[in-house]
Amino acid sequence: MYQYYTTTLMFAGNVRAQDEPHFWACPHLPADGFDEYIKTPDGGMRILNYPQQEASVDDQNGTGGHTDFECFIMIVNQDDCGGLEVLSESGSWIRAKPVPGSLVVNIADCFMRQTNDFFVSTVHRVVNKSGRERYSVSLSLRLRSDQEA
Ligand SMILES: O=C(O)CCC(=O)C(=O)O
Ligand SMILES: [Fe+2]
Repeated sequence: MYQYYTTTLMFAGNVRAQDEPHFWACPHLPADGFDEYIKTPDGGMRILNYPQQEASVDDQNGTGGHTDFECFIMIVNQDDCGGLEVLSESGSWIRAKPVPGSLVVNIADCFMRQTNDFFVSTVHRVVNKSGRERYSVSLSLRLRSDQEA
């Protein structure tokens, strides 16, 4: 598990200007503008279990609508249950269907602040409608705690 965490964290930290120019590039920031902030990648990993949901969607959400706090969150692994939903600008929930071998990268609040709202943190939730237990692993990449945003 530790190796899995370390590998994923290094991968998250390496999503930098030279690797993913479109992801990091903001018109008002230099291409290497984030290097100092993620020089020593820091992150937390959660292994999440969503029990089989018996009640209605409104009565029992797996995880209610929220934004994440950190830089960005990678849903490293979600099983084939589905359930992750993202709130659209018009206020409807869009399903983020699990695609085998893919990652979901979710913009979080610190990254929104750091890019002066160029990237917007996404409201998302999990509603487990699969009739089974759901598992996911999420990793949050944080900005260095000794750097001011
Ligand atoms: O379980 C998921 O797919 C989402 C997890 C999540 O939103 C989080 O860890 O903040
Ligand atoms: Fe989240």
